[in-house]
Order: sequence, then C-alpha cells, then structure tokens
Amino acid sequence: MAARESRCPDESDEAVRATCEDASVCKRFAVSVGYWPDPYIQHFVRQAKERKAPEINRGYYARVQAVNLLLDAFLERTGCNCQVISLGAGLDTTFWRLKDKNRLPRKYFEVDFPTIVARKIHSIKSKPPLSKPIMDSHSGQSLLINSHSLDSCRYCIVGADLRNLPDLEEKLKKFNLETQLPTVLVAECVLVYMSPEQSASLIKWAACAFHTAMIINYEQVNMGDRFGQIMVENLQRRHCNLAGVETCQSLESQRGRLVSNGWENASALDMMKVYSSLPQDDVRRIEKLEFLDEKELLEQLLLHYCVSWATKDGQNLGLAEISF
Ligand SMILES: C[S@@+](CC[C@H](N)C(=O)[O-])C[C@H]1O[C@@H](n2cnc3c(N)ncnc32)[C@H](O)[C@@H]1O
Repeated sequence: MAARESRCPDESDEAVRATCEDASVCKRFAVSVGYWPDPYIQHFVRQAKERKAPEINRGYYARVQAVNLLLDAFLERTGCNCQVISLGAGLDTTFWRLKDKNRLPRKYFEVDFPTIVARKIHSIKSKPPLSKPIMDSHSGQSLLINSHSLDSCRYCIVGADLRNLPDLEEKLKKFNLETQLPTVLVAECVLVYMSPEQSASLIKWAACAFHTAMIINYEQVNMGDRFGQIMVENLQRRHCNLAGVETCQSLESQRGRLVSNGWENASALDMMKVYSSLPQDDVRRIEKLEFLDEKELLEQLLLHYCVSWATKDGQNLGLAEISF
C-alpha cells in the first residue's frame, strides 16, 4: 500500500494508459477466433503473442455485446439524431462499426489522454481503411488534424484528462459539442482508474450538461471478496492502481453513484446476468468456438464485472425502457 501511495502520478497514469493496449490486444485476439466481427481493430494493435484463454475471450465477447446493445438502443430511440461521447475510448473501433451499419450519430466524440490520442491519430492517418470512413462522412470545411486532435463533421478525437472537467468541457465545446442534442456517454473500463470523487464529478458534470442523455458504464464489481482482491493485487503488480475500487463493491454502489450524481432510472447488472440475457443464438454460436474447461472461472470473471447505465429523458424518448 505504502509503495502504491508513494508512486508519482505520472507513473501510475502511464500504467493506466497501458491498459488500452491490453484491452485492444485481447479484443483483436477474440475477433481473430471469430467471437464477433471487427475488421478495424487489426489496424490499431498487433496480434497477441500468445493465445488468450477461452474464458477471457468470452468475457470480452460479453463486454463488447453488452455495451453495443445499450449504445445501439440509444441510437435507435434517438433516430441517430444524437451525439456519442466515448470517455477513455482508447483504441476502440465503434465509430467504424457504426459507419459501416449506416448508424452514425450526428457526431461521435472520443476522449483519452493526449498520448493515446496521438497514437490513434497516427494509425488513422497512416491506414486508409481507418481514414476513408472519416473522410467519406466529412463534408464542407477542411478537416482539422494535428498530433493531439482530429475534428471532422462526424468524428472527433480529443486529448484530455477526464479528471480535469473545465478543460474537458472547453475542448469538447471547441469541437462543437451540442448540449441540446441527446447524448450518450460510454465509459468502458475507465472510471475505475479514477478516485470515487473524480468519477462522481465526471458523472455529475454529464448529468448537468445534457437534458436528454444516457450514461453506460462497464467495469468491475464485487471487488470486496477474495477474487476481487486478487484482481486488484495483479494490477498493482503491474503498477496499475484501481483508484476507484471503492465504488466497485456492489451493484448497489455502482447504481448509487449514478443516482446520487443527477441521473434517473439507473440500473446495474453483473455480467453473469447480462451473459444470460444476450441473444442466445449468438451465445450458442460463440460457445462452440473454443472448448471451455474452466466453467467456474468464467462464472467468477462474469460475476466481477458489471454494466451500469442511467438516463435523463428531457425529450420523452422512452430512454428509461432501454435494457437487456
Ligand atoms: C482499459 S482501457 C479501455 C479502453 C476502451 N474504453 C476499451 O474498452 O477498449 C482504459 C482507457 O481509459 C483511459 N483513461 C483512464 N483514465 C483516464 C483519464 N483520467 N483521462 C483520459 N483517459 C483516461 C486510458 O488511457 C485507457 O485508454
């Protein structure tokens, strides 16, 4: 504990930044086995050096499907007349998925640390399969692109620290964020890297900034038990501090954070429950991809992650009905 506290913020932020590579390498591996299609992820990260265990692949499958399902439901309710803000987007490829499905929101924003953003922009600039969809969805004025931000009509990526809200808001507004438009904020494995106070402020800022909005959060839960402790220790060994672990104690603490910071109709489900609520024909398909020896390990993993979401429905779009 003492060693963790004495570590300088830059060093722990660097370990947090490294998690984006890990997440995308795991996703790329699962994609290569056939869990879900994603022709874009190969342009952002290398193939994994070693196979990932089947329970890890199934866990990523459930994570990606869960977030996509809620996000797609929001796009449907708003007829895509909305904005998406991906908080701590890392090397996520959702913008490209939505472009292919003809389901782009009015504008898709991504935020991450400036070094991650610079890396992502470099990949976009140097790989036509990534840049073409951005160019194709762009019209009018010339596109802004430099090493730390890219702004086009439909896609924008900004380098910012999510713990510095005035700076975040200023940057998003500079790139034409419209607070009157229905907006969905997605945080996939991000809030846990901030202190409970910092994530609460971010969540509250989002609830105050938009009249009609949804927040989707995927991250750890049930972290107070032995399995949770081991997860924390494993990350600490890699110098990665789960500063927000306190809010990941239970589904109630996850839901409570949303409700006490300005959101309505909050829900939280562990991934075990989500997994059994996903379209079961596709679940049966993926379960045939690899033999799973360790069923209990998968169950333990799924019980230690959750998705929580909440809405604010100023325009009466029926957002409260969005569920699995
Ligand atoms: C585990 S990765 C997840 C990336 C992506 N959401 C996904 O699921 O593939 C966490 C991401 O959050 C970003 N992140 C964490 N804390 C942040 C902060 N304070 N400001 C900006 N980005 C942050 C990291 O840089 C990293 O890209």
